[in-house]
Amino acid sequence: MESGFLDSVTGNPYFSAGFGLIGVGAGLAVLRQGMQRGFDLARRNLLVTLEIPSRDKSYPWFLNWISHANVTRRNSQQLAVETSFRQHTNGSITSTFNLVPGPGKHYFKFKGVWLQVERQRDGRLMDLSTGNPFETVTLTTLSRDRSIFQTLLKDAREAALAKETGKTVMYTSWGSEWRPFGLPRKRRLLESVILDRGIAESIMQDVEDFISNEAWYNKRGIPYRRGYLLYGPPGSGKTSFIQALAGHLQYNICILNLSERGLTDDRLNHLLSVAPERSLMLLEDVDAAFAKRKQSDQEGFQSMVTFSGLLNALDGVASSEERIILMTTNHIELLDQALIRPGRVDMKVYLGDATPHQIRRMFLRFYEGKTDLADDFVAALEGKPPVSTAQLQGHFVTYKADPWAAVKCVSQLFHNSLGSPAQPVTHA
Ligand SMILES: Nc1ncnc2c1ncn2[C@@H]1O[C@H](COP(=O)(O)OP(=O)(O)OP(=O)(O)O)[C@@H](O)[C@H]1O
Repeated sequence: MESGFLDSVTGNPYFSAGFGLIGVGAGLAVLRQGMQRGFDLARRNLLVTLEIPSRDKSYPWFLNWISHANVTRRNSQQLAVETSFRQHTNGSITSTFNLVPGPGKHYFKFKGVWLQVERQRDGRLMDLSTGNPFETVTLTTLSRDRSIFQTLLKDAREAALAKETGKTVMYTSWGSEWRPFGLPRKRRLLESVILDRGIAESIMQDVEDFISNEAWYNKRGIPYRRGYLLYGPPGSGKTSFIQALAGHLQYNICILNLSERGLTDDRLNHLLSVAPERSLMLLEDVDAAFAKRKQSDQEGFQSMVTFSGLLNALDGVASSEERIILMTTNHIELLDQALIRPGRVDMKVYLGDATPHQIRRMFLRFYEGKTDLADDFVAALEGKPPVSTAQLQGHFVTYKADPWAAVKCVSQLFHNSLGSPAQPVTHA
């Protein structure tokens, strides 16, 4: 009975064809699985990958490096743009566009080795501090060439650091972290900021003394931080001096804007404790932050930093790292005494309108060797209303090629402040 059934099944052409097809299908599936395994095995043994997540420090270095590598110029069809801004000392801003490989796969050759670079965006995970999606760049190459990754990352780091050498990096807060703002700026020379006799030297000496005495502070359990307040009328060189100081010390600058939308006490505290090494913390116009606060409700002002939050953050309970804090204000009289007591502000320096000493030095900086004219210029300003060093700079820029005109038209300094434009003059 059983053999009868088998005979009828095997003898049936439809059944045999069906079994045949199943056999072929199964065979193909096994083959495909085998090939896939073989391929995976080969990939595991022959290829090596390196992941660079967007949270890692080397990520911007790599993107910057690759924007200058051939991959973006020749081999890639899918590009993305990374725009950076640069603010010049005269306040103007220029932008630079770097073309980097867009999401997807790209191939390039580095030191004779072929590499695949794949940029992937994680559509679901967001970096909460920036609002950008997380990204990963994956580099793949043959296993035997794995050492190329080290070389490439070193190259990328060196290229990034070379851009910063001799420059000052300005950081701004970005969510809960610090990010460079624009390209590193050329260092401002200390000699280019002309303060009254001895002022620059005394600040410099104090800061240098502080920097070289970490062990002294630690031994005595004193928080290792120092606060400076530069105050005085607008255009007296407060910000410029801080930039020059950073350049001289080879430090970078973190600009903390207390009025920033969404800034809270916690975030402020965190930002102060995670500031990049070798950086000066700059709080500009500290008086304005809390004065604005009062008008804020109707104007949608959204910083939520409280005054006590600021004091706590300055005291840096969480941090024993070196912290140099510089504040500027045009109105010291508006500052709460608690903010500027010793320990929070250890040195208060007044930068006022230009003194005869500064006027003379500014003149000679613009017109080298013209000592007699410098004296004439100082004399011409005697008994006149005070002028700021920024006003003087503007005047000398107007008459940059003509020191005689700068002296002759000294009265333009006062007309300018009333709004009439300075007129270049010709002289015999
Ligand atoms: N003492 C100075 N020496 C050289 N340049 C100066 C000096 N003071 C001001 N300047 C020039 O004037 C411009 C404005 O200066 P800066 O921003 O440093 O002034 P400030 O005191 O910080 O002003 P504000 O209080 O309005 O922020 C800059 O371009 C700077 O080069």
